[in-house]
Amino acid sequence: MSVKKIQSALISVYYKDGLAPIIQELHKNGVTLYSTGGTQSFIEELGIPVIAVEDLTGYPSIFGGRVKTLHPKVFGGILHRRDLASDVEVAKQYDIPALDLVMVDLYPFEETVASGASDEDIIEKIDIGGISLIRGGAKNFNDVLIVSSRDQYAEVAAIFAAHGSTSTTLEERRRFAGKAFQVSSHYDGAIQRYFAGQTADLANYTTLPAHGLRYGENPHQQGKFYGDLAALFDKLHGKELSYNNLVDVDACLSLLDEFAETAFVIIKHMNACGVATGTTVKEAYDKALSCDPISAFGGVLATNNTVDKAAAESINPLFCEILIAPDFTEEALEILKTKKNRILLKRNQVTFPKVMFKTLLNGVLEQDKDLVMEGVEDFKTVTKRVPTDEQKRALAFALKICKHTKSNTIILANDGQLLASGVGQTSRVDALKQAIDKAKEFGFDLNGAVMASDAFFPFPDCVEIAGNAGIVAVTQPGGSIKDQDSIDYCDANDLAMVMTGIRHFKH
Ligand SMILES: NC(=O)c1ncn([C@@H]2O[C@H](COP(=O)(O)O)[C@@H](O)[C@H]2O)c1NC=O
Repeated sequence: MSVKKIQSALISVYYKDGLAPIIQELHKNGVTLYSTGGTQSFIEELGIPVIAVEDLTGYPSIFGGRVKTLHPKVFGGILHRRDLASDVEVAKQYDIPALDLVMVDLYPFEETVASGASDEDIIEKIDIGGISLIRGGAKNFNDVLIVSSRDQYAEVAAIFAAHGSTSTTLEERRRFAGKAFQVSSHYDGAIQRYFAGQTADLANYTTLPAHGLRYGENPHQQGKFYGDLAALFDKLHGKELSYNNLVDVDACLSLLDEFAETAFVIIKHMNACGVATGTTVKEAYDKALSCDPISAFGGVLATNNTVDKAAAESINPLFCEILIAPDFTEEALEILKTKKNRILLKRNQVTFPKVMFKTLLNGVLEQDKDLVMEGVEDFKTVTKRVPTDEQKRALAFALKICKHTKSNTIILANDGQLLASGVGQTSRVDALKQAIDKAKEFGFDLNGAVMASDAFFPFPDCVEIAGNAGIVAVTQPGGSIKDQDSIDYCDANDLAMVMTGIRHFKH
């Protein structure tokens, strides 16, 4: 274990907080300090001697600070190999001092973008010298300790304390080099996304903020989320979001976002077990809950309107994991916060990526998200009976839920309320039978209700079973070579059917 004592350091940090103790420690250990403008003033104010980097390079900071450390005397000091005689000779020839520690805190690029600053200001916050110092220090970890963010000060202080001096081992320097390249790749990733006009780079997802989760889908699996949860939600109450919570939150918001009118969605294990629209959040919630109050237990809930006192009083008796809304009144929060663990999230408007990824086999699948949502105007009536306007609205409502439910799926609904669904079944007939059984179980009369199917009917069996249960109108994409058999059954039994031409599989 080769322990190296730091003799000299270059300090150039944007934010100066937390810097003083480490500077004092370096000074106490006789380390020669070099520094840039603002950092130099900070160190001088501590009463500690410091050499201006200008005095080392013989150049002032020029072009508004665009060039201040970019000089062979600085980079030679960092990069020359102390164990290579020819490098040491060249350093001596050009009077280049060895720099054993490089401490940098980069210009806050992401923060500047997030603040809504002008393009000009954002471009000026692309750190050039700092990122080069980081890469230089990291490359020569054999001789140099690179501290690439102010988040790392505490760890450095602990290492110095363990050694009893400002010394490091090769393993420690190598570890910090790894962190440095993580910092630089994250930084460059943010710049790349800014130029691409993207908020997130999913293909390089490890450059996104990482959230450690208690565990993955099960306690014996580790889990992490890469993404900006802080931008998406203000957490008003409750415990930390888990892996399964995040999966259900995504399912919940994806479905909710199909609705422009006041809507309420209840999700269990990625599928909707309650969906309704209403003139108030309370009305939408009450209707959504009545769909399947048993499944709603422990569910993830979301609405697209402010949760007020009346809605909160209705929701409060239900044990639910999460409630998401664009806002909550004070009275509503008072009621809802009485359950200690219930997570209350105030949702901010954030644009979601338009692509999705899935790892499988020895690779990754990428596809566009299913962003097509056909409405009444896209319906092509294929039966003699034309659905009424109310039935058309009910069919459009059912299709929204169908699109976000695991295949094979059948959705039974009326205009503004999910009545029952069959989810994730290996046959569409099974999905329909499941839906009919559930509707009966929760006391819904299916006479006059409508049915949506995620994919075409290969046989007329589904329309026959649905018609016998009281369903009066059906939507499906069409496209089976036996479409006509289903149409004939509908015509013979006075059912209406519309085709959309769009399939919504969800595996
Ligand atoms: N231009 C350069 O040569 C340069 N060298 C270091 N910096 C950055 O300047 C900042 C510190 O500046 P100051 O010490 O003047 O407050 C740090 O964020 C550091 O990453 C530079 N700035 C931008 O590239």
